[in-house]
Amino acid sequence: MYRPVLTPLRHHHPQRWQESGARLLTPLTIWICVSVTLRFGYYGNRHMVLGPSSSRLFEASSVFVKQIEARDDAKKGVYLYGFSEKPELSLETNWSVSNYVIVGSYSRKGFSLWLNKGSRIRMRWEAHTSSLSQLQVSLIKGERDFETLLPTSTSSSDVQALNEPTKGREAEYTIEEDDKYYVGIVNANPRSIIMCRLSLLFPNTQFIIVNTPNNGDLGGWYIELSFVARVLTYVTILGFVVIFILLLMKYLGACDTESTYVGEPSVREITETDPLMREKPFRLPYGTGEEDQESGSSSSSEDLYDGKICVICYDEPRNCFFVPCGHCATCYDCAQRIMDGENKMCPICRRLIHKVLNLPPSPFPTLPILGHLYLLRKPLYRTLAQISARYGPVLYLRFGSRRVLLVSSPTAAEECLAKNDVVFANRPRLIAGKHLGYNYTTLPWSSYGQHWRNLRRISSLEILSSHRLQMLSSIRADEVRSVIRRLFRASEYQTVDMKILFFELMLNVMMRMIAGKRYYGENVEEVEETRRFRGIVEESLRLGDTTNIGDFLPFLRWVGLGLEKKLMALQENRDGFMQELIEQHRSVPNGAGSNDEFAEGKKKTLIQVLLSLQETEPNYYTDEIIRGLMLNEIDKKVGQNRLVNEMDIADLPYLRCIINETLRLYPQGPLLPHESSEDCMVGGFHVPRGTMLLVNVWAIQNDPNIWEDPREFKPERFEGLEGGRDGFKLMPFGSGRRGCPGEGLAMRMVGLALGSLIQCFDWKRAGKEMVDMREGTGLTLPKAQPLMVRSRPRPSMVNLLSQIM
Ligand code: HEM
Repeated sequence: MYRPVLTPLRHHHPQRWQESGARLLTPLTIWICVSVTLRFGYYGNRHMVLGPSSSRLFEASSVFVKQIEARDDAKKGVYLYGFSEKPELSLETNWSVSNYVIVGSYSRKGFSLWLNKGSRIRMRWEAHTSSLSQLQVSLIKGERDFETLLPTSTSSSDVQALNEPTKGREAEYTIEEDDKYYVGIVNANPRSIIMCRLSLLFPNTQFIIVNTPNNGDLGGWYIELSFVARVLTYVTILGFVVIFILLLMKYLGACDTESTYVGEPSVREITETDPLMREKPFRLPYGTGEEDQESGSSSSSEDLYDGKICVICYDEPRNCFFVPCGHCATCYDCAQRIMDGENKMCPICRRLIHKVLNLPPSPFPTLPILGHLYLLRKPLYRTLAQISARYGPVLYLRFGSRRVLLVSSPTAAEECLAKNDVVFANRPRLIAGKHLGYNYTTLPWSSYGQHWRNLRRISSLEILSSHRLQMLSSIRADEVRSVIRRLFRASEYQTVDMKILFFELMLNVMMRMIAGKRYYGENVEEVEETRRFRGIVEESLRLGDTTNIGDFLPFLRWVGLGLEKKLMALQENRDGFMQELIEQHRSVPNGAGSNDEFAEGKKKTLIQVLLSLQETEPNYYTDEIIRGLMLNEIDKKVGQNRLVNEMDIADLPYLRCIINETLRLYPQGPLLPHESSEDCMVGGFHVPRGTMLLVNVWAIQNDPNIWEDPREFKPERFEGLEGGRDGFKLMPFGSGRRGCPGEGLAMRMVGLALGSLIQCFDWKRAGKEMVDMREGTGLTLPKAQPLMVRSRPRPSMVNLLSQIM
């Protein structure tokens, strides 16, 4: 006969206090953090009321406090004194700091400060970069009548200048004598008024005295002290505290899943109906319904409820949402049945349902805040391909705060890029596009709309049209010949770095088309300009490979500030460089290039074309639009050399097969980034507006269900295929209205370069090992190791080659 067995659950008693401990830990953590902040750091503003002729001493630790400012809005003449050693309170100084300074042309602004011996003062000033070279900052010891200082007269006899006027952004000085000092900003700019932010930073611990003058005003002095905290210190400490607490919780077992027994009796009956094994956790196809998780209860009916099973059929997982209440309670079929019935009510809240949203499935779990970021590894397209292989070709992911639709099958890709072409014609707004894409106004970054249409029209008609490509074909032929000449110099096998070779070839072709200039290889002049151009290209490559965490977790944007600053600096540099090229063209309209092929005006560089458009429509074709178009083209070429790594000539069908097979295995854009501008349906699922679409071209082009031996290099598989597209199975240049406009140019260039090199040279591997074909990190699928090969002129071609030398 069945006899109930009373079994003590061994962990229960300790677990109770573990639970209580864990609950206490949260307020404890907050309390510790708040106390640390209050005790040691000064964060935010402090208001004080001081009477006339009174003073107050503060001690600010330089570990926590970066900068101190006093606001005296009523301009009553409050003094702020700073010291690096604790001062006698009778010590007299006057010390003032200001934030923004407006300095007119040929004029100066300054501050008088008392600085004591041994302290160090660091000055930083920020202004628009174009103004920086016009600004000089000086630290001068002694009393001064500032207005007599001329921009160049900082070393006049009655003034002891501690330094030459400093240009740049920052200067630091050690003070050797207690005295009054003058910090002066001089604007040598003839035209504009310059707005500049000057910060004075004191690296050592500071003692500050706030003093009010005795001017008989008996009213209170409302003074605001701002302590600009060292955020990094706070975050580090907070990070340590959180890690410590988590470790403590882990040690206490508070994070164990068994803790769901909270509130149950310490003993419970084990019956014959109890499962022998613990229940398998049910996998929700996407992580939603937080409101359900919060309930934390575990009664049997709520098991079902928490188990994410449809509350109507008790069979299928819940996979849709009700609008407007947002509850996720049923499977899609049951939801449809509710919608078809008379009572269109949410089974949870009984509100009227207007619509049912059936979101695509999503891997479990979706973590709060992080979403699915925890799943991502480099290279991204491979990781995403694995996720799709496991969960399906249409997936709904969360990259931090961003909704992502991941598509990895030709049919789904077709639905996005053909059927919903217009809906997905936007690009996601990533931080890189803000800085490198002129605030999302260049062709690849701009949103779909009139501006994008205009740019696309200029690209297709003025820059990349067959007519223009034909006109500039001699440039490509010329540059390929120049490469052949370089290789031809050695009669026996020489080792060649193909990555550098193709990279330089492409950049030379592009820059000759854009500005009539070349920056690599033989006969390169204008050394400084060349050095600068190469620097820009290298930095673009470096930064192009990095991901900015702020794109997905906006509250962590400050973590990526370093990268963002680099992007901004790079953009300034690129912008300045391109503007100089434009100015050169303006001053010598027909012959700005070092080559005089454009001098007669028959052929035109891209800049010439755009400048003539500017004459007709000056408001639209601003210099900024022109710079954006120029930069955009260069960017595309930079990535292209990675794909150009083998064989033959443009009009030979087998060459086409080889190029197609290379682009299939190694698409330069392995993930096509788009964004939906409206709600739409893909694969029967609802996709909300503002969702980032990633079409995993790499996954589709390497899918074993679509391609036989997908990782094998088999050009024959494309025999009989016209062009570089095979439906949505092969689309290395994307598809739809945001597809690559440079396809024609790319195919001509690759065919020509490859064909010529094969025709003229014999090639061998550099060593015995096979060529390492692994992919490096980066969104454009670069090769991890540069392609090193050995080449020598083909004996049958030597005669011909000698003629082009
Ligand atoms: C083998 C060489 C190239 C490959 C594999 C390639 C591939 C791609 C891909 C996959 C896209 C994204 C398409 C989409 O989102 O659906 C793209 C966009 C683009 N490509 Fe290319 N490209 C190449 C060469 C070029 C060249 C030579 C240029 C210009 C001179 C160029 C200019 C552009 C531009 C401007 C866009 C953005 C178009 C838009 O957003 O409207 N590409 N390319």
